[in-house]
Amino acid sequence: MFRWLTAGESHGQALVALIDGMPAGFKINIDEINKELRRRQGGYGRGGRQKIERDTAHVLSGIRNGTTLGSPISIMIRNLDWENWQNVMRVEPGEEPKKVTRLRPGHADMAGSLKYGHDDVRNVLERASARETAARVAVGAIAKQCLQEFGISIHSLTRSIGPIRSDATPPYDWQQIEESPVRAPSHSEEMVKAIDEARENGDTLGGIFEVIAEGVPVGLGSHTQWDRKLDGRIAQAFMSIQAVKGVGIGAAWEAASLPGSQVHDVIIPDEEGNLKHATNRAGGVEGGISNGEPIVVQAALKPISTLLKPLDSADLITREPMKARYERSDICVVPAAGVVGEAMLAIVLWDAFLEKFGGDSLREIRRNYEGYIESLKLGNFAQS
Ligand SMILES: Cc1cc2nc3c(=O)[nH]c(=O)nc-3n(C[C@H](O)[C@H](O)[C@H](O)COP(=O)(O)O)c2cc1C
Ligand SMILES: C=C(O[C@@H]1CC(C(=O)O)=C[C@@H](OP(=O)(O)O)[C@H]1O)C(=O)O
Repeated sequence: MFRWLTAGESHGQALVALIDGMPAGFKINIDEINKELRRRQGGYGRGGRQKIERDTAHVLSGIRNGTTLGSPISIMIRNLDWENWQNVMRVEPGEEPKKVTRLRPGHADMAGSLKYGHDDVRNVLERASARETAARVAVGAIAKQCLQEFGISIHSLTRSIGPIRSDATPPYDWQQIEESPVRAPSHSEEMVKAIDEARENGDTLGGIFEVIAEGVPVGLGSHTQWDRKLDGRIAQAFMSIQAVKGVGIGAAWEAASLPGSQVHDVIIPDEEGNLKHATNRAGGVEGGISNGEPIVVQAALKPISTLLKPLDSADLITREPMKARYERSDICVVPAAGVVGEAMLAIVLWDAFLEKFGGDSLREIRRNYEGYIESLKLGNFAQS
């Protein structure tokens, strides 16, 4: 069984990820993990924190000589900002911390403090912070490298920022997207302008990012039980990303207003008798099972809740009305969230891949995978 967890506060010493159930024999390139971590730190619209951090993966266990051992992998990413926050974060027994009590609407401040009985909002905001997504990206970078062994690649793009939308269609120029300040296939300049305007107005922006997995074989996930459905697992993973409020697979919302004849992807066998679809409005999943087409996921991100021009709010303890607290914040994180989305899709697909082809080593998994792919072919299929 593949499983993983993260730990760490935003201004604590470090973030940690623990991965269990990784088979042996996979080559893991740490530079590639660090490349993914740097991508997550980027994108136009990020705040001052990213000038301080230089996210780097320190692998503490489970990888030896660049290869997975089959034992648990643990990874640490230091928070360089810890140096500046030690006085706030390190509270000795008997000492009274400087408490945060002014609530920010849209963040976890109010609900988390009331739920856990904290009279200091910091005890909630530190863990609610999307700083945690750095640890997810480290896990995702490992999953990505494993999937690559089987020809599966994952990319993301920015579909919209505020009201500015890119309607670009595949094939995408991934290098151009990486070079765009907002990781968009078109309308970059307008998006940058929208972010600048939001910043000048003391405001923030959300948007939509899209994640695409190519090379996924037919058969990951299952139609047989609610928690085995691949689309359900993807939706949960994406919804768990801080500030994501909607997830769609394939044509999703557009499909809801169209007749079936204009939505479903007709099946056409290719010259070798492989079953393909003429279009991919299903986004690569039918019946909770990958159908062999690219998996396409869109996620809607609400605007960042910490505003330079704060919203009306209240004090947690006195209940006095007052403006929300502002220290520093991102303005727009759609491009960065896309990188987190890539990690989450990689993790879900790797989990489902191991479920289908699982073994204790790369060799064993490769044998299972190749045998299955061969069995699907015209002439081989349905023969006992
Ligand atoms: C990459 C990334 C960076 C974020 N940066 C900020 C930020 O600087 N300030 C902020 O208030 N929220 C930020 N958020 C969003 C909050 O973490 C999120 O809104 C909060 O945890 C409440 O959770 P919810 O929006 O999912 O309900 C960020 C989210 C992501 C994905
Ligand atoms: C630190 C990161 O994102 C943080 C996510 C975040 C939040 O509330 O989610 C609040 C901000 O924290 P700070 O107040 O320290 O600037 C962001 O910078 C990161 O992505 O690495």
